Amino acid sequence: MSILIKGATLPDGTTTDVLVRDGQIAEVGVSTGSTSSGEADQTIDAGGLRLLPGLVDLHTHLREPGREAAETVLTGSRAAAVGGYTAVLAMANTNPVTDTAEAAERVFDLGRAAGLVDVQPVGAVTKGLAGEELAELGLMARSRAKVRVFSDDGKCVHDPRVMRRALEYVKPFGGVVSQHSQDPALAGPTACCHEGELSGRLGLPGWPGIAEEVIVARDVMLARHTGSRVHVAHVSTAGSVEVLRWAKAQGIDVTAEVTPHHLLLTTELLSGYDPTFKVNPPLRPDEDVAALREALADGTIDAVATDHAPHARHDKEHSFVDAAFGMLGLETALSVVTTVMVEGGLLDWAGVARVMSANPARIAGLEGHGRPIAVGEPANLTLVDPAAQVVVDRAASVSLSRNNPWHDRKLTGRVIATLLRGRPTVLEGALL
Ligand SMILES: NC(=O)N[C@@H](CC(=O)O)C(=O)O
Ligand SMILES: [Zn+2]
Ligand SMILES: [Zn+2]
Repeated sequence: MSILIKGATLPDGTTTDVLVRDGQIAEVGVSTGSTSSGEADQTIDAGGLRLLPGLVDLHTHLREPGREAAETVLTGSRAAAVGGYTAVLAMANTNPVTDTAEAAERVFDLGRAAGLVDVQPVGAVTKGLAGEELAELGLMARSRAKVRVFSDDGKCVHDPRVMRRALEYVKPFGGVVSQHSQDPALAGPTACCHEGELSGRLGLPGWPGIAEEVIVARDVMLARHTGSRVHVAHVSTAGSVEVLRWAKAQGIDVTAEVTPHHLLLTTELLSGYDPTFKVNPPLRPDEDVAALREALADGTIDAVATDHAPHARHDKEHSFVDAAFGMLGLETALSVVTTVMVEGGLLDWAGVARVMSANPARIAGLEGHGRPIAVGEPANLTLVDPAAQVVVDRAASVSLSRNNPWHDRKLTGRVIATLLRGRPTVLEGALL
């Protein structure tokens, strides 16, 4: 099977034809109207569109097993494909937790059966996410699922001794610990929004940026001490950015991600007490948002990761204090990044390819993803209309959940097509 992508603009700005055959990129720069186009089984007119390497999400919650009313591997894979993703890292906080080789292989197999994106399981750092005993890190790494990213996400690996051991353990096989940085003692058990002037006014228990920053600071020192690799999940404060900038300048092996929502949404949205905007870490004030954008632009933050966190109505439709933390993100991430970073003049398209594909693939050690658009590479590709204006409609989502903070928002940029190893999963913006 062959597809000719005609007249696409690559991340570097070159406009060319790209011929995809048997799952690979067969030709780049095929001259328009050449015989190759006649030979292709299918042609996609990509005039005015950007062709990117398939997007890679370092942080997705797929909810299967355990909370299939919120999302399954199949429905989450659909949302990922629509969002332009060809690979997603599935977080371990399912029920049961992904803390064994068997559990990791099960998620991996469900992903392959769905066949829309490569679902790469994240392994838990500790058994049952309890923060005490290390999970079967080595067995998960050696399993068919080849787990490389480990995280207790949803919970912080709080005990420094456990964190140190985990870092030492994953080092020999090139693993990485993705940390949900939140000191439980500083955040407090009831905190549900950013601690600041607004939390006081709304009467909501807040949690301060420092609860994140002390863990980021501790972990970069543990990374230095162990010579191992730490990844900071969903960075949300200017203080964390400062620590990361310092750590990178020292040559410490640390990487970091920011979510689309922390790049655009702020605390002000909580004034209506709508639990759709309740998320962990919480939405922060303008100053933090500005620091996160700048850090993503200058490389202090390596990647955009969605933290797609679907929740069923019975978990989300409660009073603000009682509702579950988390919001959808897979289907809208590219549009948010286009709006904030490209329209905002902070990143060009080569930059978008870097933070949404190349860097996340490298951090996760994923082969065949995040590669340059070049002959011989696997044809994991995303075609984007950079000028499309979209109004997000939560009813149109292919996710099982409706906790969509982008509902009714006008954004720029839209995914037109996604190809997984040369096979379209999305065409003309719709799932195949
Ligand atoms: N982000 C969230 O608010 N919630 C996540 C957990 C997490 O990422 O910490 C979830 O699993 O629902
Ligand atoms: Zn988290
Ligand atoms: Zn998460």
